[in-house]
Amino acid sequence: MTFINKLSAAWTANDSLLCVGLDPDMAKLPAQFHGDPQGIYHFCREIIDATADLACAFKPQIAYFAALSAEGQLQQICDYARAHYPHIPLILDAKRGDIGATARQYAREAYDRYGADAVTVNPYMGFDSVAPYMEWRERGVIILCRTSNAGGSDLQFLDVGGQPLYQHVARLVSEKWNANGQCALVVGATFPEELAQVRAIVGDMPLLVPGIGAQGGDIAATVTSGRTADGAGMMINSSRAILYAAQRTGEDFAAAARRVAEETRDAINQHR
Ligand SMILES: O=c1ccn([C@@H]2O[C@H](COP(=O)(O)O)[C@@H](O)[C@H]2O)c(=O)[nH]1
Repeated sequence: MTFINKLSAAWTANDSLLCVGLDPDMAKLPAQFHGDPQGIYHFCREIIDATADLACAFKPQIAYFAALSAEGQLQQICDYARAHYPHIPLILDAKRGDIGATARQYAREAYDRYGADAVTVNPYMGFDSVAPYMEWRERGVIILCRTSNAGGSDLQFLDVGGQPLYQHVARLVSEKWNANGQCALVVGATFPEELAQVRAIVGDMPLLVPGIGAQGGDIAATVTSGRTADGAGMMINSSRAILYAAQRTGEDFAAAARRVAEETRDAINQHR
């Protein structure tokens, strides 16, 4: 099944546009995982089990694993998610970008090693740096467009022939690069006006939208700016606000993660 078909089915099956981010930070993990050599895997596995019926995607961010030399645990987490929840798309957030020969190795890592349905990619090095990912014809390529951080404006707002660079990227991807029909774009929830601009350019192309929760993006503005006519079209990501919800309340971490994921899913659905 293609990435886009799997995503559409997950939107419907779980009535959800929520993407649960997996960003395990040792300093924030509950105490029971600290002495456990498999602690990251066990933590993420419980988060996956607690939220799988509420999510349209899972998004591990590779840096959180690589920084701890925990790529093996990331692999186990991906294997677990694919085995137990094969209908939920798995997005590897890696933001790769390199020359074609190296890009092909990054694609092998994302799609073959981790079995990801999609991977995030930086478009800055041009089409020949993105094309190798499209050799995996059914997998998704999620291209940075208008990122959620304030500093994204430093480059993404530069004028390119009368339009900001992020709009040029949106047009390039939707009109030229999306030959397989498996591309999506990253657009931050922290910039709803730009989200609406991108939606107007790309039609129904899915958008990965980080920036609600810990980054403070407004859910109502995000959904009304980025939804498609059928009330879908987005994977709205929240990581820290779900993973570490118990830090604010003292609840069991998995129960707190589930509660916040459900509240977030429902808040998103109010505006679809
Ligand atoms: O523009 C972007 C692109 C990716 N991210 C990633 O999303 C999550 C956000 O985590 P929160 O804890 O919900 O803030 C994280 O993995 C980022 O690397 C992004 O924030 N903005």
